[in-house]
Amino acid sequence: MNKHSHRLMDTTTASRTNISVSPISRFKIALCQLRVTNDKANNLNRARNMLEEAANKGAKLVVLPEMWLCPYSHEYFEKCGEELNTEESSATYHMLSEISSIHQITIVGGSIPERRNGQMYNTCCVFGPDGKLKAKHSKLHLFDYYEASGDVSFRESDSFTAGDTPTIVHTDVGCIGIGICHDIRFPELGMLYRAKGADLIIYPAAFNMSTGMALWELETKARAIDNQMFVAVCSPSRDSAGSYTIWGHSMLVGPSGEVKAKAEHGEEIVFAEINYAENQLQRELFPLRRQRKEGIYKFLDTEQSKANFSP
Ligand SMILES: NC(=O)CCC(=O)C(=O)O
Repeated sequence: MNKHSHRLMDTTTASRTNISVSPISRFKIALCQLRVTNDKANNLNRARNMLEEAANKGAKLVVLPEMWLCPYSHEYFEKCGEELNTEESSATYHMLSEISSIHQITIVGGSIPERRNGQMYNTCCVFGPDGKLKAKHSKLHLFDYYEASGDVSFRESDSFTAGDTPTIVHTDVGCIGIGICHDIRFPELGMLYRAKGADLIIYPAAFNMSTGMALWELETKARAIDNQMFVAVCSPSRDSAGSYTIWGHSMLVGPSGEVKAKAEHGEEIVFAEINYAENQLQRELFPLRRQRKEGIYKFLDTEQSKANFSP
């Protein structure tokens, strides 16, 4: 019996014969607000336990936070980075693949430092219930943050190279657009996911205390309202290791901007129900796509527009 043979025993005739099965439209999501320590093996083990707990409590889609394998600090990124290609090259890949197949769940695996072609990326892996890697998303917009004084207080680009491809993935629990943390500040990315048919956008994230207090909930609600769909943000807990203090408050927001479930700042799993019929209802009540004035936004892509936005 090979280590994944249980997958075959439980698969439906449809999946064995490659007939596509409609995704479910109503299910439980779990957001794992993990406490990240200085110890990579410990983080990996506790992430595994949290994923298993979430699955045992009935979640079909389980999400990990941004940078859960090591603290969100430059000195750890290189040390803890992995090549996310195969189970052999990465303990993280192996764990996510194994847990998703054992419990037959979809996992949006937060993000970890990915080593690829001599560069480092802040990368999220999505695994399906068959244990297979379905998508990888590397953070598109790196978080380089300046204090009001003009001083730099964090430069993610000192460690990471930015990804260049949006990621939309068809899963057993619907069509999911992926962004990582600072990606949430770019409404165009959410709009693109909506235009490509996403049911849900997930942002593994780690806002800090000042941006968190000011904007965490606001940005999450804004992306949900703009796009009339569910949006989930999943953070490490505030008592995570490292000098970057994290806001926490992982949450799920529904398509009219209502908070469906929200964590405090400690380690916990947030459970909530997603029903995609609510997206549809919101779109019927407020038919924004139909009301949109085609053509007048083209200016956004011009050189003149870019010049106007320059600092
Ligand atoms: N880890 C991040 O990308 C933080 C982003 C953030 O705090 C923001 O305000 O944007």
